[in-house]
Formats: sequence, structure tokens, C-alpha cells
Amino acid sequence: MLSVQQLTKRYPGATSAIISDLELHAPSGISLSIQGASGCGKSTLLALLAGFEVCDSGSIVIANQQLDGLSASAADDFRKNNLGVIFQNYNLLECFNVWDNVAFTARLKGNYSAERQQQLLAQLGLSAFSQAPVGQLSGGEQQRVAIARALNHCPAVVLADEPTGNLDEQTSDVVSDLLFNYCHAQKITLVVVTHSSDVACRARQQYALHHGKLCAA
Ligand SMILES: Nc1ncnc2c1ncn2[C@@H]1O[C@H](COP(=O)(O)OP(=O)(O)OP(=O)(O)O)[C@@H](O)[C@H]1O
Repeated sequence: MLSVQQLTKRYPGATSAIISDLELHAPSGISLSIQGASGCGKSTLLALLAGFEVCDSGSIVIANQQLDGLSASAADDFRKNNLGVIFQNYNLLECFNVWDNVAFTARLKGNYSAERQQQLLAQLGLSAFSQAPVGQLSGGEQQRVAIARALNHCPAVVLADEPTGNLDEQTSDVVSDLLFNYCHAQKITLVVVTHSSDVACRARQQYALHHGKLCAA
């Protein structure tokens, strides 16, 4: 269950709130997409859901855990155990190869399985790169590594910021199918921020963010 009530966030110095009394309620295991104009606050909303940003008011409950008001270390623990995050700029660990980047979340959570990871890399077309330093990969390949890392520890919820933003149309289709099907099969709640209507329409619930609130897209 993902439940967001009256969520409000205004950045210091900004004249108005970027997220304003936002409501979002979704059962577990469902997929949601969020579209909206550039700068309307989509990444901010994901950062609030991930506990990277602190809201000014409102409440966020994910996987039975009240997120607002958590200390930084409790938010770290929550993310480690419950969340997979696909960042817009990947946030890969440059000093590690593909295998160790993908293993990172599962090792941290304590549920690392080489067999599961091998299957995931194969599904994402990354097997041939597993020993490559991530810095030597193309943007699209790095994006797929970021997706594998977000799925590898079997999180309850995956938050994905433009997960296909750097992929060509054909690869975007393949990767979107994998992400949505994988999350559906594993009963993972998937929240995808995207500018692509092709990606957005794969989600069970489709929203647009406008003036700080979500409306049906
Ligand atoms: N840490 C921050 N401090 C102050 N302002 C910020 C911060 N992060 C984002 N903003 C501002 O908040 C607004 C929303 O940014 P955000 O990245 O959430 O938009 P977005 O909808 O994800 O945009 P895009 O589609 O271009 O990625 C922008 O005007 C941005 O400059």
C-alpha cells in the first residue's frame, strides 16, 4: 500500500510550493506512471517518496512504514530494505564493475544471490558486460545497469525516474516490458516518472502532475 496525504513541499527561496496538498493512494503491487511538464516537480515527488527530501507537511506511508518524520539513518534503513530507486542520472558506483554495481543493493540488504543476479543481467542484455567498469559503458547500457541494481534485492517498491530516457525506441520497449512485467510478477509496486507516453500507458494507474497535484492522465 502506498498512501500519500496532503503532501506539501516548498524549496527554500521558492515563491510557491512545488508539491501542494498532493494525494496518492495505490494498493501494493500496482504500477503507476507520472507525467508532467519539465520542472513541474516529478523528481521532487520521487525524492520525497524515497525519503531523500523532507516534506513541509503531509504524510507518506509506504510498505506499512510512516516515512515523514524518519531520521536520516532510519530513512537509509527503510530504503535499503524496501526500495529500489532508478535515478535519472543513474548514480552508479564508478569504481565498481557492472556485477558489483548490481550486487550492491542485495549485498547491503543481505539477500544476494549470484543465480538471481545472473538471470537479471541476462534479461536486461547485460551478461556480456558483467565484468566491465561501468564508466566504459554507453548511457543506455548504464541505464540498464541502474535498473538491474534497483530490482536485484527484491524491493517492495521501485521508484523510477525516466528509466528509459537514454534508450533508443526499440531498447526502450524491451526494457519497459521487462521492468513492468518483472514488477508485476514479483508484486512490486512500481512508480515511473516519464516523458514517454509509450512508457506511461503501460502503467495500471496513469497520472499527470500539475500545479503540485496529481490528476488522472
Ligand atoms: N534541491 C532543490 N533546491 C531548490 N530547488 C529545486 C531543488 N530541486 C529541484 N528544484 C526546483 O524544483 C522544480 C522542480 O524540479 P524537478 O526536478 O522536481 O522537476 P521535474 O518535473 O522532475 O523536471 P524534469 O522533467 O525536467 O526532470 C524546478 O524548478 C527545480 O529547479
